[in-house]
Amino acid sequence: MSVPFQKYHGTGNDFLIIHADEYVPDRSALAERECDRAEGVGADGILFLALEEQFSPPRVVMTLVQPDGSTAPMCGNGARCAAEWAMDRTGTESVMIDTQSGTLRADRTDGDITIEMGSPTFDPDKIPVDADEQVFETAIEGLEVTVVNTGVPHAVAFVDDVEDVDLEEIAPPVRYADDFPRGTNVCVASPDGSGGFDQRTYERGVEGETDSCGTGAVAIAVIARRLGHTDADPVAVKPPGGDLQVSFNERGHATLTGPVEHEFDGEVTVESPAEL
Ligand SMILES: N[C@@H](CCC[C@H](N)C(=O)O)C(=O)O
Repeated sequence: MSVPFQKYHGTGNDFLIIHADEYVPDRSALAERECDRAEGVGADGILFLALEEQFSPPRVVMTLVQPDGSTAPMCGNGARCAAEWAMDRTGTESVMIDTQSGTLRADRTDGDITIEMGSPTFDPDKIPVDADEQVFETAIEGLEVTVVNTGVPHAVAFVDDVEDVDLEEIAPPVRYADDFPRGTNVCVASPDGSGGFDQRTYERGVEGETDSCGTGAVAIAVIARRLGHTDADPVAVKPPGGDLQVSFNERGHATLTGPVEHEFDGEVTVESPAEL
């Protein structure tokens, strides 16, 4: 049997979206198969979304299953795609997204989706990173990184030019370092000359570089401000797949803004109950 999906991307970070009501007995197996860009549809993850239209604004319960079958507690671009998907179905311009790392409000303004990203934390226990104090500009596996949790963990290194970095070479040792009991995403960032940053990210769960990472963009912006690399607000962050803006409100909460595209729809095969 098959279930319908919709394919969305946020600045190149792409997802199959499947309604949580659909019968999918093994979500991890489906993600491992269909996220594969050679053998499946190809994506950075599957978003399983439950839509609760009785609330105002409507609510969406979001679960991201990644290409390696793991689930991630938060995904900035995934949440922006989930918001657009829900807005398309409900005719609203605002929704609430329930994630494992908190409930976030999303709004559509001038065609872009802005999502609240909560309060980034440098607390080692909450990242988690095996350290007695906050990790700023510290060598881990030969890379000087600052470590933050923006819904998921990120180790961020500032470099002269992200294009000169061999990310597939330098990121995996940090991603799997013993310092990170649950692993980490790894970002490199370089100044763009006008207060913003170019971004590249190696993602946990994808186990490779993605065209964009929203929690990574927020990590770069919040660390850049803390280290005095910029005082811009919003901070422009440019991953390979498009342009993102990170802002901060008076409570230190970050917001992430950028475009979302609905690419196409299709169907994927799942086991029927009789086959189980
Ligand atoms: N691409 C996402 C982050 C998804 C989660 C990450 N791979 C992890 O396992 O921590 C984003 O846009 O934030």
